[in-house]
Amino acid sequence: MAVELNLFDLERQLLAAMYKISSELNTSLNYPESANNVLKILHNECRLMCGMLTILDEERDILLIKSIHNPLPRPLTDEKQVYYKVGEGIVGDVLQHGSSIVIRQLGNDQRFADKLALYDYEKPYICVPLKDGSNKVIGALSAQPPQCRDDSLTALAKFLEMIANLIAKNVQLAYKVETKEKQLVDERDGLRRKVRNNYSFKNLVGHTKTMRQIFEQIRLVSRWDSTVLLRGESGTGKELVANAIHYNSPRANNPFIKLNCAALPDNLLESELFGHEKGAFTGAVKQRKGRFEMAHNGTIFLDEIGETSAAFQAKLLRVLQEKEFERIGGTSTIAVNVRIIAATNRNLEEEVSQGNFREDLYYRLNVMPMYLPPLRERIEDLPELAEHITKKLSMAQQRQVSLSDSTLRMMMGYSWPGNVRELENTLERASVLSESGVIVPELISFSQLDSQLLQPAKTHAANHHQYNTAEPSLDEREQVIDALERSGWVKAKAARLLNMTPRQIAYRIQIMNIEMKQL
Ligand SMILES: Nc1ncnc2c1ncn2[C@@H]1O[C@H](COP(=O)(O)OP(=O)(O)OP(=O)(O)O)[C@@H](O)[C@H]1O
Repeated sequence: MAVELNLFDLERQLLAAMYKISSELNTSLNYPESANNVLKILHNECRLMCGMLTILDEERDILLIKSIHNPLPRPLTDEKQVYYKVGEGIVGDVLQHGSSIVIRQLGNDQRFADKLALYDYEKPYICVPLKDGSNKVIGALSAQPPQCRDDSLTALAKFLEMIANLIAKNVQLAYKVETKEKQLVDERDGLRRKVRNNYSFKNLVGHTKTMRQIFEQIRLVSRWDSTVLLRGESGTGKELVANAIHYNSPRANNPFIKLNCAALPDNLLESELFGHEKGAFTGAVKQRKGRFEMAHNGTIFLDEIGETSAAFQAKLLRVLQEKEFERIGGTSTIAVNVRIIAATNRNLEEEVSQGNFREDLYYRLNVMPMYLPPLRERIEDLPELAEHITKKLSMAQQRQVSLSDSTLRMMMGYSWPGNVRELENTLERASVLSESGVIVPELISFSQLDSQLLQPAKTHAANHHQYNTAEPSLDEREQVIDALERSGWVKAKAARLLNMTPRQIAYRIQIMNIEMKQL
């Protein structure tokens, strides 16, 4: 471009260059990279040579070079070492005073520091400030135009000021995104530490031989990717152990995804497990990842695996065998790397022999079986568990919660059919009723369903109550609430405790006006 053109032609060409520059700055948030391209456009389209972008380092109060266009055949010496202090050289002057500087002949200017040995002393030089929303200087843009008339020089300086404004917007946006990202990463790391802490070994309470063996097993299985099958009654800590395995494994920084298989109706099954593409079926308004995809590089916890239908078992077997699947409505195959932990309180061997559970799936899952004993079989752990729970209650209620010795003795004589969950609920209920925070025997109300004492301990199955669909009594309402509490407010589990069908319990919850808790 000939700068000796008349002003009208020059402005037309600058406008064309401006179009290219604004498109360039629109494409990326990486401002040093887009600035490189902008400086190239300034050189090629406007003969504005040796363009340089410097940005303020707030901590050190100096301008650092972020981008430079060097037309010389040799590389610049130490360009990374070069910086400008406030008031130092022409660039430092722009930082100090916040106004543009236009020089007719660079070599004649006293302020010129010549730190880069890049510029032509005979030619003009322009340096303009980059300012943020509050008019504070955050950097400088400079370039060297060819010899030209005064009106052309003024037009080029105005043009550079416009470009500096655009770059300043980009720089601020990039800072905002960077700060937000850093905040999110800090928050994520904090939450990860908290979750890890919650599932560290110190939160698994128990010192009986069986529990010590379990802790040792957790430590060993955590190291590898082997599939684990957790067995044990409801409330014995299967989910807690699944978490502990994941958060103590090399996958700890990746997702832990829980899937309650009992709560999943067949019509939602496939979409829940494998996700769907937008428009795959009515209601699929956007693409959604399934649980297996979400768990990529992490762990999937398949709770209540014994409650699954034949359709579920078939789909699960396929993904366990092939480790890949397609989203509903999708054409591409998605491969995942997922560690499997499954849990059940059913006797799976019996389910297999009765034809309710696929044998091939059973063998796929039963690689590392772990059995969590019911609380009544490790009642010596109760004092330690009770202390652990009262500590948590003290924190939640911000006061000292404790147990009297007689309460502890009484609790040691009970069979705890709902296991540790029931113990937690019993102590929470009693602590709420306690004015002083001390839990005395009168405040303890054991589950109404199974208020038998430990000696002789009845089996759980022997305590199942029979229900019909006749109008329920007041007592029954209490029993349903109690069963829901003991099963963590999972309807399907509570129904099993009461020997009801899911439909029967849903009916009762509705007509008894029971408000479901979200845990
Ligand atoms: N060894 C333990 N130490 C401390 N807390 C425990 C322990 N075992 C269980 N708990 C607590 O008891 C409650 C029930 O445990 P969890 O949900 O893991 O049982 P679960 O066997 O998965 O039950 P379900 O089969 O009904 O899903 C949780 O709040 C858990 O933190």
